[in-house]
Amino acid sequence: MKIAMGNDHTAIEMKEAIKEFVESKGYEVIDFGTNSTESCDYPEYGEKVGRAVTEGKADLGIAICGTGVGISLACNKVKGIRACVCSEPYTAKLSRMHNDSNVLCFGARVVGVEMAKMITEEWLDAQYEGGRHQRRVDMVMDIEKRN
Ligand SMILES: O=C(CO)[C@H](O)[C@H](O)COP(=O)(O)O
Repeated sequence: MKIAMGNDHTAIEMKEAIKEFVESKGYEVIDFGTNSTESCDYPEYGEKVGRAVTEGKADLGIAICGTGVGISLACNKVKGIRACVCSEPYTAKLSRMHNDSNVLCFGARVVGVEMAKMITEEWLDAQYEGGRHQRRVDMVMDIEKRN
């Protein structure tokens, strides 16, 4: 399975740590940067991660900025993306089980590396449950289609 990763300047070290962690779990990572500590704009990297997922270049995405908020907004502007900001493992797990999230976001200025690994692990290991949740996910995606 391939994971698209993207981040802004606040999250270089976090991205490297999570990338290594994700690879250690057997996933292939496609790194869309940034890999520079120079100040940059998170929408560029959120869009890259989102498009990689919707175009089928990656199965899932992980996007990181200072809070996770800005980059999640950018990811969610790509049609078909359900990006969720998660600061703890429970929400991350349920975001896949119930919401079929396809991009995980978190804040490098909010959570530490060990917490981020736990969030990532729960998210990657969880499976979408479908069933009653499919109706709700479909309703969310219908809003996008009506725009
Ligand atoms: O969290 C973010 C967006 O939600 C950005 O990482 C943050 O706004 C960048 O801030 P600065 O330019 O002051 O480093």
